[in-house]
Amino acid sequence: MAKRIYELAKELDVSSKDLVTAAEDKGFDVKNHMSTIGDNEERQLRDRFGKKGDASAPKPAAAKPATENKPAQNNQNRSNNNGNAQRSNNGQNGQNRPNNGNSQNHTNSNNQNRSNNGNGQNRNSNQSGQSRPSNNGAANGQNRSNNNNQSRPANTSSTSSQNRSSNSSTTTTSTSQNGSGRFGGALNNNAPKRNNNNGGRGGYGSQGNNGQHNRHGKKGKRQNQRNNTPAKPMPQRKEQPLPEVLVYSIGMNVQDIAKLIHRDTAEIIKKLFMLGVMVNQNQSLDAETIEILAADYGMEAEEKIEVDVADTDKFFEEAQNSSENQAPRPPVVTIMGHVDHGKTTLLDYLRNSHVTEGEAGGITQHIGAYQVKLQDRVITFLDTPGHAAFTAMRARGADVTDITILVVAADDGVMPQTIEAINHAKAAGTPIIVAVNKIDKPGANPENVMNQLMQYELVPEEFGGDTIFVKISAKFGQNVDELLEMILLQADMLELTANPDQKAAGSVIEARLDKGRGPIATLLVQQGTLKVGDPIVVGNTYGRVRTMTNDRGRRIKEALPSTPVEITGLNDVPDSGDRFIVMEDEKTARAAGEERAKRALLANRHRNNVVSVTDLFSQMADKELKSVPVIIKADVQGSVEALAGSFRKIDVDGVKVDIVHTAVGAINESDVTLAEASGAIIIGFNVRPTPQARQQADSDEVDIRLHNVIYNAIDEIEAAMKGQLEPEFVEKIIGNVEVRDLFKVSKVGTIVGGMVTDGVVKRESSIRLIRDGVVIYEGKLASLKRFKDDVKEVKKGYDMGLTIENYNDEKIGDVIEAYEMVEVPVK
Ligand SMILES: Nc1nc2c(ncn2[C@@H]2O[C@H](COP(=O)(O)OP(=O)(O)OP(=O)(O)O)[C@@H](O)[C@H]2O)c(=O)[nH]1
Repeated sequence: MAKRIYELAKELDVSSKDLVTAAEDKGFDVKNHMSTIGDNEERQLRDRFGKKGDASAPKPAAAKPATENKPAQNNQNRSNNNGNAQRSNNGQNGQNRPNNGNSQNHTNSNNQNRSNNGNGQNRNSNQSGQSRPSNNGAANGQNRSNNNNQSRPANTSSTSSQNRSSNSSTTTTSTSQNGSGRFGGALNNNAPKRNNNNGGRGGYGSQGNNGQHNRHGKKGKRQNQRNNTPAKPMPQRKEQPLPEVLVYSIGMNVQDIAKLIHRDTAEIIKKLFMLGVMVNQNQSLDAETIEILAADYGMEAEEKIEVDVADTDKFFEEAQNSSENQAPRPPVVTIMGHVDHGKTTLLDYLRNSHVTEGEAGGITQHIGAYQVKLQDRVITFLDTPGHAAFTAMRARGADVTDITILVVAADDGVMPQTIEAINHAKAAGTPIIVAVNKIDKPGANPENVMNQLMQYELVPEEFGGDTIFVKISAKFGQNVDELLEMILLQADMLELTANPDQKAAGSVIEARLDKGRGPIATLLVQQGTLKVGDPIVVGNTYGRVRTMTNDRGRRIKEALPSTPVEITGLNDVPDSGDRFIVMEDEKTARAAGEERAKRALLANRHRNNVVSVTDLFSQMADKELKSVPVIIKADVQGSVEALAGSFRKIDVDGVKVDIVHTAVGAINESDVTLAEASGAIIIGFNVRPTPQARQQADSDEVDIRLHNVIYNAIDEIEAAMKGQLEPEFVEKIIGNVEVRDLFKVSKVGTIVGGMVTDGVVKRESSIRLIRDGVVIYEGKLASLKRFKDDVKEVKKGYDMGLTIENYNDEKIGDVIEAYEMVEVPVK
């Protein structure tokens, strides 16, 4: 049967390391103490270490639980100790023999101490020849555990002197005993420490007793020696039984394990060493090592499953995947499409025409999402049109959209952002419903739109496909009801359900900081019911839902699945796309939120510092990079994210965008200060600078760019980046010369006589000398002449003379190629 190296090492009483080396010497395929070897290999190794044994025989002691094994060893050690002690004692003092038994010794010591403590006459008893042996026993044995105040000065002082002498005179014996028994070591370590302490504490007693002790001379010493030895098993009393199961977590160190199993760290380190693992007490251990150690002690090992409260993603997934009490929920819809194709007009029309009954005329709040009603059914629209915002949300893990409405203007057809929107929706795996808009317009051609979209696998039902197309006029509301019906039909096919009876989970649509109300977040409930008072973790922040407002500005107490609500009560502003979950209590929510914030900070630092192998070269190139520092300020978090995401994606070789700061709200003086310090451009999206900020920007010459169309902002940054680029140069061949004559002139070198066969040769040209199609030399011209005159250039068809800088080896028939480096504008 295959056996692991460490098991055999244990049987053979050699270190795993030695065994691995021996196995390697023999050419066995072993890597470490965990490697397995076959019977034959085992036999060879046994031979090598001089211990024969049947390789297939059942495992000896190594496999036995340590709890059984260890006491046996201890007993052995103890009796060895005693045996040794006996020998030495016998040599020194025959009368001490009866004290060799452990139990006897303990009893004696305890009794003796009790009587000593009781009468406080240690000194006297020391003086008396009768009590000395037992008193010495007390000094070695129970003194340590009893520590009775009364008896301390006397006992400790005697212990001190006794042990000092015993240490000096019996070190060899103890050491040799310790070699085979760990208790001896422990005792010896302990004893001098205590003595030192006691000696320090009880100066008065010390003196007195030392005096006495000296008076008693060698005999007392010997007795002390003798009595020291049997007391060695003392720490055994400390040793608690090993737990049956070692419940560990990965990364525990020896100290942690020592505490769990009530053993000395030194003992564990030694054991690991014997198993071929060299560690110190603070080093983290992996699961394998901990399991081997546990097996060696005869314990079972079980990894502790830690519940990470900060892992809200896990809770979120669990909540999302719940299959209990499923009830239908409204679909969540995002509208996408090219600029000016009518997204906002459609959203506005829906917002004003299909409001929840009884709430018509209510003031519509801009909270980033709202619900419309058709007959008795509800549809949730995300009020952040555009695929950039949609993808920014998705990038943050928020897959909130069930259905995408692709708006295409019938008078304009498929445009670049239409295609991008299709790709974004496809990447998210959401079904697309096409709204062919502006059909009221005279030039409208819906059929053209349908034909164009077929190239992108959006085939209308009437052409045998499965994409729903609805021809609408968002401006006049034509066929908008039909569009809503189609959305509901699609929703039915998707069988959208959620469990309203569980704790809520969902995503952040938008978030901002309100001066008076603090952080405000629009949340979309995706699972469960969110209630006022719920303890909540939102992204890397937390809180308790203080107030909840719906899209009509009404205060509500509960929000069912697919409902967007604006909440207050968070301790910080989360990011759009962050997930939220409701926790058991506020304390847990706080712990999770704080831990998440801490981890995010660390991850951020790590991201800024880390260099992976794959991007090492680009990181090196980065050092040469120029960058365009940008500060983004926008009206809502969604726009900030969308702009930042788009800026980062701008791909202009050699130059990158450095987003220095982003925030929601007006451009203020601190933004201008930061821009000045970092040389940044401020991009304001749907926001304006405060008068003070504008003034400061003027005096500090800080560039503020204001936009309300996202693509314009991107174009502008792109242009800035191109302006930063170093011009690119490419080689342009301008002409060729055929070498026809050679004149060697001593002071000048070789003068080439030839003819320009095509293009032009210029005095400043770079040249290549080509012989039989092979480049022989590259350099510059030293002179260019026509007849006797120096000229700037010679055109095709003309004879000329030239010399090449630092080159004289031209041959007739060579071709001289003239070229220039030409600047290419950055695309
Ligand atoms: N005739 C007509 N005009 C429309 C229709 N829908 C939108 N428009 C007009 O088209 C223009 C652009 O509409 P928006 O709703 O702002 O377009 P958008 O897609 O939201 O544009 P961005 O927000 O810039 O991406 C506006 O002048 C609208 O009035 C429609 O169905 N018919």
